[in-house]
Amino acid sequence: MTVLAPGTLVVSCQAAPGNPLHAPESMALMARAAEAGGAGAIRANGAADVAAIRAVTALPIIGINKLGDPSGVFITPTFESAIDIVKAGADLIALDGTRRPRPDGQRLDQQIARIHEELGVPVLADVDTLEAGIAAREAGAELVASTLSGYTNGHTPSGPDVELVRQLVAKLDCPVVAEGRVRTPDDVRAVCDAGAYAVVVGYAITNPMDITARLVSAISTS
Ligand SMILES: CC(=O)N[C@H](C=O)[C@@H](O)[C@H](O)[C@H](O)COP(=O)(O)O
Repeated sequence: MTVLAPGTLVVSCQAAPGNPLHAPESMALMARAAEAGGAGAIRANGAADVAAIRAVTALPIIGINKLGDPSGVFITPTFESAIDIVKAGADLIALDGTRRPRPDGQRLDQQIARIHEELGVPVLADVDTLEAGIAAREAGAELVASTLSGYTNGHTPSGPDVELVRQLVAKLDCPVVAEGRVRTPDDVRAVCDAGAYAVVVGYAITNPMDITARLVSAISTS
């Protein structure tokens, strides 16, 4: 896999509406800070953020386009949603690789084939289970990530799904990326020990609102 080198720490630079950092300029600064810290790639959402980040770094960009209802398929849910992300400079498209119904009724293999043929970039499938990972690989994804584990079954654990990473590594003949709730050096070591090819970290680096809230909730007075 040439787009993403083995052992890469990918920093996910995303800020949702309501976050004061929700602006392409902020995400570009985050990406520069991540690169200065040693990140080997950036994950970013939406054409405006991808373009702003592309303008300030030559690092590979994993582009996504979050659209629609977050309780369903919403990470680059259709072929059309990937077009502007690649035009903006993404080197790789990440998309929902779960087995849930897609909003346009297309199959995952159809969406991936069109991205390959019409946009010419590789695809990373964000999955929630081993079965979804196997299916996404069969559907043509070049990489599979544990991104959606804990977000499709009503129960979100506090740490990364190390066991899913281990299972995906054992079953798949492609790079497996660890993503989702990786927060500490111990988390990074655990997913690397499980065989992760690369590791994506988001909130723990790029969401000071979330970091602050977690620390505030730990304050106790007596
Ligand atoms: C479930 C979902 O929507 N995940 C999104 C995918 O792009 C992002 O909101 C996460 O921040 C990203 O996956 C990195 O994970 P974490 O921020 O936990 O390090």
